Amino acid sequence: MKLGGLMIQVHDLQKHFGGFRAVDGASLTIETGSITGLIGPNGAGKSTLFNVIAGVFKPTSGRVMMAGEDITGLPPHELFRKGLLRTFQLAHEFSSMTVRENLMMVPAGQSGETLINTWFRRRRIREEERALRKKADEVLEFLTISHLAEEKAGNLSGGQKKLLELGRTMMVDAKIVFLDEVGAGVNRTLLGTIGDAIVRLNKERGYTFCVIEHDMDFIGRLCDPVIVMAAGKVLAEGSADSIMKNEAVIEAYLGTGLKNKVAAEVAEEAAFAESHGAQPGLGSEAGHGGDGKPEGGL
Ligand SMILES: Nc1ncnc2c1ncn2[C@@H]1O[C@H](COP(=O)(O)OP(=O)(O)OP(=O)(O)O)[C@@H](O)[C@H]1O
Repeated sequence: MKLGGLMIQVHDLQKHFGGFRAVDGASLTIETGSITGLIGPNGAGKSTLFNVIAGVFKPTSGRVMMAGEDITGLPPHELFRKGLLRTFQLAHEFSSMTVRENLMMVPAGQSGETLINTWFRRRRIREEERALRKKADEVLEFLTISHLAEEKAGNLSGGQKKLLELGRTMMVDAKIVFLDEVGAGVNRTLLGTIGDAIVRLNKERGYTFCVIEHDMDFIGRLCDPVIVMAAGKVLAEGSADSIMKNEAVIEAYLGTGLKNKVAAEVAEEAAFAESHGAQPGLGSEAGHGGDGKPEGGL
């Protein structure tokens, strides 16, 4: 669902660590209603870009706009209030609390947070808790993990923790969510469930996503457009198919020496797929390591 309008615009962003330019003049747009993929070789600057957009790092220079408003350098809690959330590579759950409790504690400003309310306004607190519990249970049902409601979050698998992280964004009705390496260490089945949840949140609830992921099957299934970063800059943008065939992208991943070899393999795979009526792609199972990242430095 493309809603039109420009949700996030990044203009000539720079983030330096000492003399090192982790983000070196990146400009890009994340359209409202899109699931935008952000890919690139290790060290390309993807996570740093996310961190600057989400207020974790202040940029060295450049601007970040959200729906026309300058949000450059705003702290994460202010962006959170505006509906912009960034999930981290490692899900930050409270391990000794149940899954439902983890969801219920996301919305800020609950009445039970002040001492005076816990003494004198117990009814209001009880009503709020009932409403939060109902919402948490709806979120769990949407994510097909109702059976985990009473489970301690620390006992969840890596993929289930990623689903919980998505659930936490739903407790505050996020507008735009930045997902960092959602597939890292997650098995194929659960990755499929996470992908389905992302697509449904996008289509049914109007969420905009920007997704960093090394798994090209996942990117190809979910994302349009795909933005490629290399050496702190935006190298290319387009559909997953066009990106996978883009020579500059292949070169950035593999270096010039391997470029011709890979191009020949891609052409061979495409010819084979065409003769067998299948879709060609770089993201074959054989090319991936156990962590979901393609092998050979991709
Ligand atoms: N806090 C920091 N201090 C110094 N250098 C940093 C810092 N954070 C990131 N870098 C450097 O900036 C570069 C970009 O890192 P970043 O994590 O943004 O890349 P990435 O594209 O997300 O990589 P990956 O795919 O491996 O996660 C790397 O060379 C990294 O070492």
